[in-house]
Amino acid sequence: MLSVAIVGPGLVGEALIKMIHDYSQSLRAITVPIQLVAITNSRKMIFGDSSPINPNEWKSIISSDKAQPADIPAFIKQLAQKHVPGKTAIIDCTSNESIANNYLEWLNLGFNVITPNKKAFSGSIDLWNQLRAFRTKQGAPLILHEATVGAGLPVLSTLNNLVDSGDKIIKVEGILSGTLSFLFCEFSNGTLNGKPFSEIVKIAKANGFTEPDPRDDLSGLDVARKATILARISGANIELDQLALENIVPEPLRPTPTADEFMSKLPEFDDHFSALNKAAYEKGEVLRYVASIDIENKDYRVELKSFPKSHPFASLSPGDNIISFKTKYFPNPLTIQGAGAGAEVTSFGIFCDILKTAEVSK
Ligand SMILES: NC(=O)C1=CN([C@@H]2O[C@H](COP(=O)(O)OP(=O)(O)OC[C@H]3O[C@@H](n4cnc5c(N)ncnc54)[C@H](OP(=O)(O)O)[C@@H]3O)[C@@H](O)[C@H]2O)C=CC1
Ligand SMILES: N[C@@H](CC=O)C(=O)O
Ligand code: NA
Repeated sequence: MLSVAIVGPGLVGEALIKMIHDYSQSLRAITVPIQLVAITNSRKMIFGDSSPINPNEWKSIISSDKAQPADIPAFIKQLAQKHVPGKTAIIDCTSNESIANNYLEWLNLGFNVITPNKKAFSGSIDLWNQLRAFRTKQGAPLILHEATVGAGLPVLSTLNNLVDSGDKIIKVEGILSGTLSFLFCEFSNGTLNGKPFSEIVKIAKANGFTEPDPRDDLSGLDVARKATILARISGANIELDQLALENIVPEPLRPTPTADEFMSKLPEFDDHFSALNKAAYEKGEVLRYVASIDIENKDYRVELKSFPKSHPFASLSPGDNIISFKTKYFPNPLTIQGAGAGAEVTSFGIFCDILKTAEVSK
């Protein structure tokens, strides 16, 4: 039985709770059982007592007087008192850096750690190396983060398999942001008659594609974080700031203090984005925000480029990611494509990591 504790039952975390519930009704759950034992958001935390938390009731419990004030050290302490760490997975569904800074401590206590949060893996190379070392320690807990790149698409498991099998990664490239894929596929879909850019950003947010703060998407930082993770797994020990990053947020909008103010000022820049779109259109091309991780030539960049309509990036469906690995084994690149953001596909990626952990800790 794997016990699961969720930190951050937001958009993705809530979809994950539903998935755990759906799984508990399946036949597979009889041989590989998973139970939900604790949840904390930034305000309150709850624990299952003698029985697991009923995934249909967590919202009413967390807003009842059964909930305790949220406190991460106390959350971990109670978890360790009630459950065997090696048979427990802590799932960080926040985008919070200070939560991510706890992973080493949690792993050292013996807990498995699973997360879609990119902050730790794109943080300092020193932290990356310490976290990565758990992969090769005999009997160590697992640290899995498939959903940090390409949401539920099997991107990291594929790349890890290539690296583990002795393949040599030459170049990784693709469209790594669901939000920017949605924006530019909708916006530059071969016509000039689409919605204004700011309207499409609002729809991407409503679809659950954006980061909690959409400025992280539009600045290119979220893509740069994913590219850093891909580069590091591919063998390049780079820091985030070693990537050339093109920030597409117009200069005057950058100092905007809050995400809400940013969203309300964005329509003032619709003409700026229309002009970029028109310039590409007049060349018979479309805009796409792409990552290129050239391991062989040590060149790492994330940028807005235009592509002819015959290019595979041009025919992508809005919101999809596409990632190709050019390697010694795959000189004709191995390519993965599909939905790259959204609560369900992301929680699917997390759930696959939970299942792997449940199999190992059986
Ligand atoms: N949306 C997508 O398609 C994808 C998202 N991701 C990643 O998934 C993660 C979650 O995103 P999303 O669900 O949209 O985020 P949300 O903002 O919807 O949810 C964040 C959750 O984290 C909680 N939280 C924040 N700070 C703390 C804290 N200090 N202690 C405990 N809980 C805290 C929030 O609680 P409260 O309500 O109390 O503030 C909330 O429950 C992010 O890291 C994102 O990058 C990855 C791949 C795809
Ligand atoms: N905001 C991100 C969500 C997944 O990481 C994206 O748009 O790709
Ligand atoms: Na993935």
